[in-house]
Amino acid sequence: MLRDKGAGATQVQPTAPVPAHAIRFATPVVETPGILILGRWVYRAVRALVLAPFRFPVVVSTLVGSVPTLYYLGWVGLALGVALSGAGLGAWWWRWPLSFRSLVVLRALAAWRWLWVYRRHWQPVLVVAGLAESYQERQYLPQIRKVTCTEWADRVRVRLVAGTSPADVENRVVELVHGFAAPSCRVTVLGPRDVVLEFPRRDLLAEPLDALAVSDEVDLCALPMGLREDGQEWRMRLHGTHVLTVGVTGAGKGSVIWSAIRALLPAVVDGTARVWAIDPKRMELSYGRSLFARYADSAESAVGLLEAAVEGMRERAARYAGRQRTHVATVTDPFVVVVLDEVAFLTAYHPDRDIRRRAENAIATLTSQGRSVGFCVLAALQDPRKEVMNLRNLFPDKVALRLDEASQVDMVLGEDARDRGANAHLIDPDVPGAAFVRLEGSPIPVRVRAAYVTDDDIATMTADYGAPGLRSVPGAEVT
Ligand SMILES: Nc1ncnc2c1ncn2[C@@H]1O[C@H](COP(=O)(O)OP(=O)(O)OP(=O)(O)O)[C@@H](O)[C@H]1O
Repeated sequence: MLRDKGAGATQVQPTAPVPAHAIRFATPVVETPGILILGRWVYRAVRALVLAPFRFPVVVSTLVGSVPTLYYLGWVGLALGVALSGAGLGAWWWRWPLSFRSLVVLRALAAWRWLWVYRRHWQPVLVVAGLAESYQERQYLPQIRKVTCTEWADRVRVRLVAGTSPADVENRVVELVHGFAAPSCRVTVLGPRDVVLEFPRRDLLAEPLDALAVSDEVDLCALPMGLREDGQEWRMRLHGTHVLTVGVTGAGKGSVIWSAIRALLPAVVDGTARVWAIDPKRMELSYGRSLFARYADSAESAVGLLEAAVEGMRERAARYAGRQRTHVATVTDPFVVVVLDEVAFLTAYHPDRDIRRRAENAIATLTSQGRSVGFCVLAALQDPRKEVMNLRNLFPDKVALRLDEASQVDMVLGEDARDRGANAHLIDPDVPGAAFVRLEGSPIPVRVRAAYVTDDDIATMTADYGAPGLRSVPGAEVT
């Protein structure tokens, strides 16, 4: 079956000797007649010629146009034709740069990358990576079907060898990343034996991002947080959801929390949003204390704050019952974000059992009932294991910063996240703030990097938007 071209495998010559056996049963060697080999070469050449105009339309049409030009008009005519074509391409680029980029530049780049990177290195990289399959002493490789380029990545569509599964490729992404000198690799399954390997050409997230400018227009469903790996802005929803940010110490949880608070500031000042902060470490949030309507840094006050949020949520739910099904942020009913740094301090590490129980109850109630009445919990956590945080499934949205172990990726982002390329455990420690998230409406995790809000930025934020602004808002209380 594997000899059949339709099986989708490229056959390669064995490169290593077969290990010795005591008794070896070998299939008899039958010499192929020369005429058959010749026939096959001719067939391949004819097929390549017939398919060439479809596979390389620009190259073929250029060649086909050049030959009669050279024949009838000579070298001067050909040079004139080349100059005119160049001018036409220049005019296209000048007048319609976007279509020129997608139809000419990216296609030419894809052809070059196919030839120079993937076609050239495919066999050695895949064999060494362990993706070559052996059958009857022959090796078979997954086959490149097509290479396309987007602005930021190469997408290599691959037909797998019959009998293998996408998981075999997913387990070798590290080898592929190094083999093709790419910053990362994501595997997307399109269908049976049909997968796409996405290799970014350069890492747009390698450099730290300065804190983003504060926009007067606050969209609570799309707060600007940083950059996505495809170069677009990373926006995060807070209204109507709860967000759990998980990462080892130093992974950059603070930058996610502060980027969200920063994006909310105009709404905080006009009174349509409030931030209630719980800061058990007294290091992360205390610096911007005057931005918060409520602040707690001890276990007792933190639980009190959470229970007050539950109370506020219930009061709102009782008022809305039978009258209103969704929350609209107003000065009388502001959107409340409960920022909870190191949530495990309250739910797992605190020695007082009663504190742990009360905190867990309050967080569970807020996360299960709060979103439709305008309460959101934005929590940070270092260790996502169930023993530490058994409420993580109550957070619909999660941000996976650098994690300790591969198994934690699926705990945070959901079952198939690692299979889909969310290698949060492989995030470089020198790139804090980098994370994987699932964007709304897409099952594929996306790599992002949060903007870094420095201490100076926080000082400026408190000076510009701090307590005086809050005090002008009815009901704001700085404790
Ligand atoms: N988005 C970012 N871009 C660049 N550097 C960052 C970013 N986020 C954090 N850093 C750097 O990493 C350091 C650690 O970040 P941060 O304190 O936010 O980590 P953390 O996950 O909150 O750690 P911990 O749990 O120990 O508080 C910061 O002092 C800063 O130098």
